[in-house]
Amino acid sequence: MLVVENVKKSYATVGEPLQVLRDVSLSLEPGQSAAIVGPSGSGKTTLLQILGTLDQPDEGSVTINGTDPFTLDEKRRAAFRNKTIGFVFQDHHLLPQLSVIENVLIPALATGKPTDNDTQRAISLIDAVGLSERSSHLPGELSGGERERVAIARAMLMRPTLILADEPTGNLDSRTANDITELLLRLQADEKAVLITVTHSLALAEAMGSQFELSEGRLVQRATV
Ligand SMILES: Nc1ncnc2c1ncn2[C@@H]1O[C@H](COP(=O)(O)OP(=O)(O)OP(=O)(O)O)[C@@H](O)[C@H]1O
Repeated sequence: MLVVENVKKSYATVGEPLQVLRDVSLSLEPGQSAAIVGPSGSGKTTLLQILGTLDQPDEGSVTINGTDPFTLDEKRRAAFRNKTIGFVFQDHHLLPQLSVIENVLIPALATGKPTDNDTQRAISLIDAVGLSERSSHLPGELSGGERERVAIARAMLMRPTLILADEPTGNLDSRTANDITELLLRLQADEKAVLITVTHSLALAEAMGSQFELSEGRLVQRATV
């Protein structure tokens, strides 16, 4: 369902172009999870941006549910992204003036007014992440771990087939990080989505079904012990 083939990406610089992704291939089936690790500057964010259809590879292809999003025009690609991909960021990107439930409903707003089904789905996700008592609260009234839970509920709203998480436990203490990891894996398994996390955390990486290291522009699968 996610197939990445021979993706290359470089950035223009004042001198030689900076080759960040030299030849990246990856294939994951529904329900599978993977961690992408690698030193700072190895290209993890660059790869996540491409998988999230936010940035285009120079060469190679990405296929999600049988569609190559880079063959779509920008408007269709944005609609495809909204329907197919859920994003979880380290700093949550919640809108501070909106309540928890309004934040969770943001992906539905992109397609018009949220339907009753969207609202029901948001309520059940907020319950699933353990925040039903805080539904009308603002992000500023929540802890970092609670805000991350809201971000996860929002990412799941449209029943994405691909969830991309960038350091989802980055700012959290280890117990909260474990809770967030379990939550992500539980919701991902319920939806049989593909989950990809980019992380420096060994604990989070080891909780994923497989681990890949970005090294010299290539993804190398780590042996499981
Ligand atoms: N828009 C850009 N223009 C030029 N160079 C860029 C651009 N974006 C990233 N780079 C360079 O590409 C390389 C890979 O960056 P990237 O952010 O993907 O690494 P990363 O593995 O996510 O790093 P970190 O763990 O520090 O977040 C870095 O050397 C970075 O400086």
